[in-house]
Amino acid sequence: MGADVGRRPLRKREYDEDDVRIRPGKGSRPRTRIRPAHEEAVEGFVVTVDRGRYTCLVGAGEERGRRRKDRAAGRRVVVAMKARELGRKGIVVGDRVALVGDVSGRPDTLARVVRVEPRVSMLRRSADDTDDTDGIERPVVANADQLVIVTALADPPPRPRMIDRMLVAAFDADIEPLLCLTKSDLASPEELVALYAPLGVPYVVIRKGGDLEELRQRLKGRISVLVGHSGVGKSTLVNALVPDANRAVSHVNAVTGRGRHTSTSAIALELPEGGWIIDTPGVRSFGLAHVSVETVLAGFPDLVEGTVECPKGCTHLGEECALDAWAAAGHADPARLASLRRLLASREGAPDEDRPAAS
Ligand SMILES: Nc1nc2c(ncn2[C@@H]2O[C@H](COP(=O)(O)OP(=O)(O)OP(=O)(O)O)[C@@H](O)[C@H]2O)c(=O)[nH]1
Ligand SMILES: [Zn+2]
Repeated sequence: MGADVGRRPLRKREYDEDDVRIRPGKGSRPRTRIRPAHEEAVEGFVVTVDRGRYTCLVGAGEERGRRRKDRAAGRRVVVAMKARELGRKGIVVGDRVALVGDVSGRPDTLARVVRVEPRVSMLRRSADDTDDTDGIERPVVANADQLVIVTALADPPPRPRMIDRMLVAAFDADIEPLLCLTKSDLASPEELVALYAPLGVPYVVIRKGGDLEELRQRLKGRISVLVGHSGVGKSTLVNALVPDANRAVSHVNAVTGRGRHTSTSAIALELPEGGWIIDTPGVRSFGLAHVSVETVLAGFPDLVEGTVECPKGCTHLGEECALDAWAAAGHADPARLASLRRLLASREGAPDEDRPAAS
């Protein structure tokens, strides 16, 4: 009876510090003028960010009990700016925000973002990125729970170093990776799958016009970020997953005044079966300068014990590393050690310094 109450899972919002702060205790001073407005705030999901304008979907997934038609009626795209009280706090695609002001979504209206809800994850890029030229926004994404690394099996050939870097980025952001191997009509996935088997990374193999059921199942109800370099078939895939993707993108661009589909900002697209995919055009890499040896090593709990004999500050890449002896003594799988080293090494050098794998 009473136990049921305790078993109710705590919702994230109950941990929200902002909420605690605005709830006045007994005898506290009256609320400031902005508080009532905050209480009337509606929730929005940030779909794209462009030049200080945040395009948000409002009314998504609201009031499950209502009929589908009524639910759809409340859904609208609202463009907002950041309220001054948020200061320098960044707002990125995937954020859940509280909106006040004109939230009607009518043309030429502008709402205000007054709060950013706590994030469950954050995909970051650091200063060693080389591809944020041409005024391209740095697309960091909040709340993603899956990083879909889209790689063609041929034409263009796979670039394992880039895949490794994406895996490290996923690791660092605490986002589950998924290898999405495209163009299976052109080459076999065998070699690439074998390379990633020791890491236990899940994968799907697809081709244009082929069956997407397994991928759809993995995307359903989740927020997945799609990354991959030019030509791997990412647009083809997005269009297959979201039947009206082009329309959705041009609608968002029309609302933000960007006009045509410019393909530079990250954009979240809703999947028909629930969940979101976030396309990141122009993102070919993530800067990894901020990712420590420890962060990468944490993904290899089976190897951690072997590092106790390592010299202080060991990079685990040089001759002084104790992991070789540890693996040689049969304590660890050499393939796992090789994978760890590949990921550690992938952080070095320029992000785009990659050589296509021989195929
Ligand atoms: N053979 C084959 N070709 C494919 C497949 N998927 C996509 N393509 C082709 O590969 C080319 C690139 O596909 P896109 O979907 O434009 O690739 P993208 O990753 O979006 O590339 P950008 O638009 O440059 O970012 C196009 O000519 C597609 O028709 C596939 O499964 N097999
Ligand atoms: Zn070491």
